[in-house]
Amino acid sequence: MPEKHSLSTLLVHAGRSERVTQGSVNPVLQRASSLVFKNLAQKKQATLNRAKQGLFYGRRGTLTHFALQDAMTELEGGAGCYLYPCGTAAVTNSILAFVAAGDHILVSGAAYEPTQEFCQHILKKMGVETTFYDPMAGAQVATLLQANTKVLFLESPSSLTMEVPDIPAIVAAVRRVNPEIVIIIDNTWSGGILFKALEYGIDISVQAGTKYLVGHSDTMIGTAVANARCWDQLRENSYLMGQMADADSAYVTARGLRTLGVRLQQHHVSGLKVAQWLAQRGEVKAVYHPALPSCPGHEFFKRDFSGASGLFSFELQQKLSHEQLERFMDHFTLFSMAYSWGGFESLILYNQPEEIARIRPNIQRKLSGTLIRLHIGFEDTEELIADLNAGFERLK
Ligand SMILES: Cc1ncc(COP(=O)(O)O)c(CNNC(=O)CNC(=O)c2ccccc2[N+](=O)[O-])c1O
Repeated sequence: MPEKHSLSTLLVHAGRSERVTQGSVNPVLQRASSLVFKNLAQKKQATLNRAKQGLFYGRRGTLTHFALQDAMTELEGGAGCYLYPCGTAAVTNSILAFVAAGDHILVSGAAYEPTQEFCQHILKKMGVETTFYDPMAGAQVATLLQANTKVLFLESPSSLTMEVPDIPAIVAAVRRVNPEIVIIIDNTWSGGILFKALEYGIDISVQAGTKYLVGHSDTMIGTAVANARCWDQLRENSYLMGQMADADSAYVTARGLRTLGVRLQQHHVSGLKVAQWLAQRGEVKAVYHPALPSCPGHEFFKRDFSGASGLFSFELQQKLSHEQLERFMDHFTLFSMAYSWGGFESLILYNQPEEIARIRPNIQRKLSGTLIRLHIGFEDTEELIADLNAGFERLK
């Protein structure tokens, strides 16, 4: 086990062993399907070690994948890291590894919409039942446990509406009833840094590496770091599902890790500055930034997170008409309208209250105004604020 380093040192050195770098600073870029065995003895050894970073076959990974896996395992404090082609694949295959027909799972009713749809459409036809819980229910989530409940799926903060659940209370209450349950979190917003999931009794920390790990909006990848209890089952089930990432994406993601710490620090500073400006605007009903008291679960954020990233939302006083939306959304100069987040650029998306309500039938909290989601990048915050101010001017 590598010696314990501070975060900044870890992000520079993790995943850069002599084996994977071959003398360069960065890992080698080893693209492969076939990996050649010199002789029968080597083939036998590689086969024995195929699940333990032996160079066996492309789908098991190459030195490039091993470098990223080592770095993520060290960063999130697990027993191993599996790589997937995207975040959604990491979410779905992490759940699939631990369920069978007739099982039941608990999933946050405010989780990323495609995560919920996977449960409603794919798991359902496989005979796995899902109960969506209110992320702000705290320990009461345990009352939803059934004898056949195998997985608890968390996401913090919630997608779009940004609630921060009381994870220690939920984990403690659920484990008291069912100590063997597998607890998985979508930990994408924290980058695996701002919330140390496995230190809170969670078994698997999943990330859409597409976001902060890559940090440049040009690669899609998913990661899942599991503890010793769950690693073998996650790895072998994901392998049998044919899950893997390509070497180039693994290389780019390993490179992204080197600046992850400083990038998240800047996202925190810039995001909070913009959020605080929005909080004093008359057009804004509430800002849902975990570091602000106006965000549900702010007290849990302060206790459990070491900082904020750059993604947050705000609710307008009014629900904008389509014509108003076009006037507001279509003329930003610095904010781009696009899916995904976590890169160096600032992004903006909107959702109408009824759209949010439709995908969250089990959630008490309802919105009345249009919800705007921002990802704050590295542009000058005064200029970002001026861009948003111009947007509000267009609504007058
Ligand atoms: C918390 C979290 N967890 C997993 C994923 C999926 O990652 P992936 O995009 O690499 O598969 C994401 C992807 N994030 N993407 C966005 O937030 C943009 N919106 C969407 O992707 C979205 C939302 C609702 C319905 C459909 C989509 N979509 O574009 O697929 C995520 O936010």
